[in-house]
Amino acid sequence: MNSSQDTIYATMHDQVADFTFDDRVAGVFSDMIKRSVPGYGQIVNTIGDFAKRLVTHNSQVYDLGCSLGAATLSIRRHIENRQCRIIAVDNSAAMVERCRENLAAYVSNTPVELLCADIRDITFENASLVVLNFTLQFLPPAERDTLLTRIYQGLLPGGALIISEKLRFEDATIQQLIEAQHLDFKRANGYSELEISQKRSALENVMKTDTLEQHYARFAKAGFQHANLWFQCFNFASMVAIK
Ligand SMILES: C[S@@+](CC[C@H](N)C(=O)[O-])C[C@H]1O[C@@H](n2cnc3c(N)ncnc32)[C@H](O)[C@@H]1O
Ligand SMILES: O=C(O)C(=O)C[C@]1(C(=O)O)C=C[C@@H](O)C=C1
Repeated sequence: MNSSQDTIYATMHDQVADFTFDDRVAGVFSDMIKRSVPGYGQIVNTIGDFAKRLVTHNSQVYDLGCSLGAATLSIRRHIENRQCRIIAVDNSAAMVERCRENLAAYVSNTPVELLCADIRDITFENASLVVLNFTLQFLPPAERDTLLTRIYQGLLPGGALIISEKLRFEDATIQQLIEAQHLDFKRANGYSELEISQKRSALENVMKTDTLEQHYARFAKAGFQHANLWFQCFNFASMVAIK
């Protein structure tokens, strides 16, 4: 997936507006997420490996907050000839438009239904895999439990939810240390202090992170009997929960 370089916060904004997945962000998103999220490439590739193991014949796979289609493409490469359907959902028209082009660039016998919709309005059924790759953190916290419960109800027995998130830590010393490591990662990827601080202000009201403990409690509340981390680098993690 080619993408222009992210320079959105490189110049001083008079007022930093809340972060949105608009046309400007969609145009640089591939570069932005790679340079902002340690392990992103590995997580996307490994979601495909999980799919190979977990997706059953004649079932459905949901990619919620699919953005440009990175996880969908990774999954689709691994589940050929299983008579499955992938439902990829994003409520940003700019993302969906680009995602459609990215999906069309590869041949596959697994159909993808691409929906420009809110993930809270989706009905889940016959699902062997549901993916929330850095999406739940953008949902209002009060609405996260309901979504997970609805996902759980739509999963087949043995079905899995893979969820990647930026984490928050209750322990202030750990929070400070790990956050500092993440900021160094951004600097090493060429982001300036101005870019880092303006992006942080933009995300403040729209991305509310949970602790690992909150995620585990939510999995249990939704009904999942098995859940664990499978990846963590600094404050970015990916978890798997099984019905
Ligand atoms: C950080 S990006 C996800 C990255 C993507 N999953 C990947 O693997 O590259 C979050 C995405 O979730 C979408 N999103 C946020 N809230 C949403 C909602 N309520 N319904 C649908 N999509 C949503 C955004 O438009 C954005 O494209
Ligand atoms: O925490 C940050 O600094 C980020 O930029 C993280 C993050 C994310 O986790 O989704 C936020 C917005 C963009 O989607 C890309 C990365």
